[in-house]
Amino acid sequence: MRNILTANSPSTANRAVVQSESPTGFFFAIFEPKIQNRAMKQITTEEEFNSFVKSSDKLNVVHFFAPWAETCGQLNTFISDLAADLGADRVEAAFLDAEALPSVSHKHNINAVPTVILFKNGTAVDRVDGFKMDEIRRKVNSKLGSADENDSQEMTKEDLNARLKKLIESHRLMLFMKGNKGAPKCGFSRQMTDLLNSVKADYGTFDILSDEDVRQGLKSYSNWPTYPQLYLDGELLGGLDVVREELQDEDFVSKLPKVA
Ligand SMILES: N[C@@H](CCC(=O)N[C@@H](CS)C(=O)NCC(=O)O)C(=O)O
Repeated sequence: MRNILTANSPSTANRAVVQSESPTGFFFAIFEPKIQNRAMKQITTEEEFNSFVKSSDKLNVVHFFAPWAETCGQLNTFISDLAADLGADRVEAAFLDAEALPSVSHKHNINAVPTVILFKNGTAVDRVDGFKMDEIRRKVNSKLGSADENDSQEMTKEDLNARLKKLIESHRLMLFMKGNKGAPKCGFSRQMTDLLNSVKADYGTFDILSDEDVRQGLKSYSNWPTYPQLYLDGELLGGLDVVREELQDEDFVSKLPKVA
């Protein structure tokens, strides 16, 4: 049973997750075992958690995840890459199933996944609630004292644009929407998924309500002020009105990737 709500739900860009559909119609994700071979440890008990955060004077990054939340798979890959880049002598990263360890989650006020907490010598020194890669990078760097404010602001803009591009290109057909396929959270987004489903289009989604950086950043990146936004092969097609019109054209429909 889900006790913790998630901010959902980007893509399978890095193939860190496998997407499935639950009997209730929600989309959830299952971690591929290979993610555990990266620079990240999986914590499964409270004792492991206590020992991990107290183990050294390194910065300990703990990702509270849920196996059914697609965002968490992508974030695990990001954190593991970040930790590997910064070096095992400075940063150790781990992930734990927030619902499987309620006492730890309760103690650290985990109300949603993903949440990332930074520990030093057993003390929580900072945290990031939600799927916010740029903020995690900034806070980790700041706790390591490895970036000044200007560098980190400069990096953030570049990082955001790189991230938006990566998200847009994560699926041939990619929809930025409010909510996700199983639970659209706005009428326009619902109509868009209904239209795409009606032509059996195969598409990925990203919930812009889960990430304010993406929500605002993509508007200027693509010069399009509203959601939903649909992209084909990395190019913006448009919003609901444009796509509804385009779907009248059989040629256009035939070019869309389709579910098997
Ligand atoms: N007619 C538009 C409707 C989309 C729309 O107006 N979306 C609004 C409300 S969901 C929006 O995204 N506003 C900006 C925001 O919420 O950030 C379309 O074709 O997509």
